[in-house]
Amino acid sequence: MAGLTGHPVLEIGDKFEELQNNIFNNNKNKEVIDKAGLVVKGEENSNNNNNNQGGERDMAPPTSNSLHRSGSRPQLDLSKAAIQGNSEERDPTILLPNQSDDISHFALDIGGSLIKLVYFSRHEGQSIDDKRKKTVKEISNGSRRSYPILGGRLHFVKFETSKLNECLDFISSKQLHNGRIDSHYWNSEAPNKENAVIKATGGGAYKFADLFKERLGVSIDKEDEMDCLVAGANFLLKAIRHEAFTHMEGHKEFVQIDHNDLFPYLLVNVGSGVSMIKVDGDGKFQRVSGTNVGGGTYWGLGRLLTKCNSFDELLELSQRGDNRTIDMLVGDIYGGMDYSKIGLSASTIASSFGKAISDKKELEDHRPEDISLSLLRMISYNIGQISYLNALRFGLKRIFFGGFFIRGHAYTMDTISFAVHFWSQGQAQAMFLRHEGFLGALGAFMSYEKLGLDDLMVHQLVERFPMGAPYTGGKIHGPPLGNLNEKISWMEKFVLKGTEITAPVPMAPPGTTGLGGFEVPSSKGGTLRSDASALNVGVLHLVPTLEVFPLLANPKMYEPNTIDLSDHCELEYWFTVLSEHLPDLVDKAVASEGGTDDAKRRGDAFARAFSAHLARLMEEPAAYGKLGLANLLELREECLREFQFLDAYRSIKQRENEVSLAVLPDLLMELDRMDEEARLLTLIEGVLAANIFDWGSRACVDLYHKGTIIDIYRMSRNKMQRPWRVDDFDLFRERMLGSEGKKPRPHKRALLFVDNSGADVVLGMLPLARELLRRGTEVVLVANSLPALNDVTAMELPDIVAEAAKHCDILRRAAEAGGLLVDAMTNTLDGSKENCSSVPLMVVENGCGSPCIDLRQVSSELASAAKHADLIILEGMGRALHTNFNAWFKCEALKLAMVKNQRLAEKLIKGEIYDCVCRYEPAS
Ligand SMILES: Nc1ncnc2c1ncn2[C@@H]1O[C@H](COP(=O)(O)OP(=O)(O)O)[C@@H](O)[C@H]1O
Ligand SMILES: CC(C)(COP(=O)(O)O)[C@@H](O)C(=O)NCCC(=O)O
Ligand SMILES: [Mn+2]
Repeated sequence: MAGLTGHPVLEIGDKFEELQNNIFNNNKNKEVIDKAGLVVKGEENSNNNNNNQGGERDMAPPTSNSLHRSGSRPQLDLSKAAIQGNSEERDPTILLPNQSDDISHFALDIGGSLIKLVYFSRHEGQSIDDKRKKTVKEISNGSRRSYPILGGRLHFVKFETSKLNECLDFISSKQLHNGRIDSHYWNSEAPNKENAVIKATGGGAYKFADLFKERLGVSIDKEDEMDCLVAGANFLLKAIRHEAFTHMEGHKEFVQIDHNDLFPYLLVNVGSGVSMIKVDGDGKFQRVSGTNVGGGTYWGLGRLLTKCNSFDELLELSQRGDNRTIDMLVGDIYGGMDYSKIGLSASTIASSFGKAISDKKELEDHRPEDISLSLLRMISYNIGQISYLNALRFGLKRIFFGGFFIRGHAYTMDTISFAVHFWSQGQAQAMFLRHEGFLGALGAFMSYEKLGLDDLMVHQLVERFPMGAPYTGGKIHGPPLGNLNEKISWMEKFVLKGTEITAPVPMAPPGTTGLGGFEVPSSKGGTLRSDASALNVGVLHLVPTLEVFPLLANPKMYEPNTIDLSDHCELEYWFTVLSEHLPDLVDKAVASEGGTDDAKRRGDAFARAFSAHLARLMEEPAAYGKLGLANLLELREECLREFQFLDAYRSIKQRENEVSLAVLPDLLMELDRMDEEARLLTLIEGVLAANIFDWGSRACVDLYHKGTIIDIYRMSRNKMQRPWRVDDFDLFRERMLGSEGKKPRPHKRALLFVDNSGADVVLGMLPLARELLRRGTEVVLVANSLPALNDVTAMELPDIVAEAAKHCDILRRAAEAGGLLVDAMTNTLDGSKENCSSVPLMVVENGCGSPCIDLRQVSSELASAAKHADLIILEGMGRALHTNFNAWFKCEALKLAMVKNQRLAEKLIKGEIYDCVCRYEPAS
């Protein structure tokens, strides 16, 4: 059969068909091909284990070993993992009792109202014992840094001080107080429980020291509260990318803090009382003022006046209040007129609660809603005004507000911002911190010696928002979550209660508080979310091995996301896309775990958890920091992992790899028959065409459910006519092959960021890698550390390369030189060990587990590999379009992708779905 577009390589399509026919003529092989999935119609969804005889091994959960091999971003603590129930049964449930529980340090801030607890959980060291060991060593050239900081996670929890027992129970149940605290990693001087010391700050560190000794047997090492607040604030402002934000008239905007231009600033901590601290540097500060009218005043007075039972109830009341019924306005005094001579409008509050004097009303005659609003406004405004006056005293322009009085509450922040803006005539700026109330506790935590936390850099911290976090972190709660089953039952209860979080949430229009001048706010925000979902603070993962990708031309200006989700239409569109993809994803995930009842339950819980995240973000897009599409796609993968779906597309990937590897030799033969120029074009076409095998795209998944791989591949090849929608191929060809007889020098090292398993990597990227190798260019295949959709991982690549190398000398020699064939093919065909002098083919992990890549946080091995690279090839929508489309590099870059989403095609390249991008950029 002739090639589908007349191009010779398309015979590969015929080979597919031939393979299919041959196999179907043979019953034994039919099973293989079914498994291999040439026909892909919905076969994955079988929940019946018996249908699955041939694929048992594919479907089995990976061993703990395989997990430990991977991951610059450790996800699971598998220590003491145990099989639940009968270990003989297929796909038994694995319990991870110690997931995130290897706790080595914690610190407390015991305040007048709340106890804040920060604890650190550490992961076991992750050794790289896979086939890439040699590669990794060679690439990093033995120059890997040894980091003083340990990887792990920081968790944030709070309790009411009046319920100290809950806090003590939490500490006991998490074994926070046992002997490991100081004996574990940093401080070997206090090996036993009797000597255990915990860092604590706040008045309660003094008040409750005896109780801690009595109940937990630990001594409290008291840290100064102001020292801690400043240390905590400085750490957050330097280490967390999206920590500080402004909040004006309902609009939240994250502020990029320049580390070299942070000081001086005014820190205002609004707890029970208020402290105002002028901060000039690390450990350099002065408490310049304070006010006793603070959070305790609002909550205390509010409780007396309204009979509310909780702080949140009081805050929620304020949202339905009208303060004009109780505040005396300028208009009330001036007969409805402005006092324009001094710039006061009639609606300006002249005297908070002033109307209560002249009224004949008693307390009962006032609406609690109005009282709460008037009180909140009075206190917030007063704090803003005093803060400004202190900033003025010292010539400070920036004021950061922390403390749990703020509680992420729009109206409170708007009122404070208004006061600062109004009195400073726009000269000073109020900013808020996402970890608002945890400054002191963080500071106390940092006071442990030898922690090295101060040295952590922004790129070494990754914030994650597991569903367990709002539960343990946000809610003032009882016992902690022990294992996944508890989490699931919590999720079930959560939904049964009909909490708003899973219901479709209407988009809040911008400007929710509408606090222009002293006008009556048009709205005071929506219903206050229950504590369980209100937390804007995730778990901070400390990953010392992450680095900034060294080939970014301008790391400071780098923004990974191409699509800005602050545009509400865009946000709504992508939320819909992800929601609609959920049922299919859950099907795949459940099937990947053998379709057991446990897997179904987890699948259901995952769907609810992820929907809850979406609903939360829909309501408040900036809740978890600045939101881009890459964050959403990563959140989905993280959420799958949280519910222990470690590789939802495992069997699909395996099947597509097998099929593609079977036809690879024919493709290579066809390529070798071409001249250099035709070959280069065919190779690039091959990458673009095979990028269609993407289980993350709705359109593609529909295709797979309707047709066979061969149909899809054909359709894809048909789309390959040039010019592509973005087509810099001629430039690239010139760089590779030269013009007018001049041969350019080959690249020294190319980094190929690979994307999907199956045809994409085997028939697209590997042949391109082979071409580069043939030209004398070293090739580093850069793949995910953890699975994401059907993306190939660094762990899977050596086996794929080894299989491909069986049929190709170039790949074999290069893979040997790169140390990829240590186990698979140590000997050449004649049995002798070749001393290869060929350029190496290597594999490195990229440090992430997402379809996109944020190049500010990559694995150290990728960073090392990048140092000698002069060409980067980014492939696929996630890595080359959703992220990095606008990124500039210090070396040449080729961005290749098929656009498998109509809207993105229109927006990004003014094209159509299945259009292709081949963007070549010289070094900048
Ligand atoms: N769930 C809550 N319970 C009690 N107070 C809360 C709650 N959430 C926010 N607050 C407010 O936060 C204030 C305490 O803030 P915080 O920073 O913890 O200070 P402190 O260290 O003085 O306890 C309270 O006085 C109250 O205004
Ligand atoms: C998840 C993906 C980025 C993966 O694409 P890839 O990087 O594999 O080319 C892409 O499939 C995607 O953007 N999907 C969501 C949009 C859609 O379903 O149309
Ligand atoms: Mn992909």
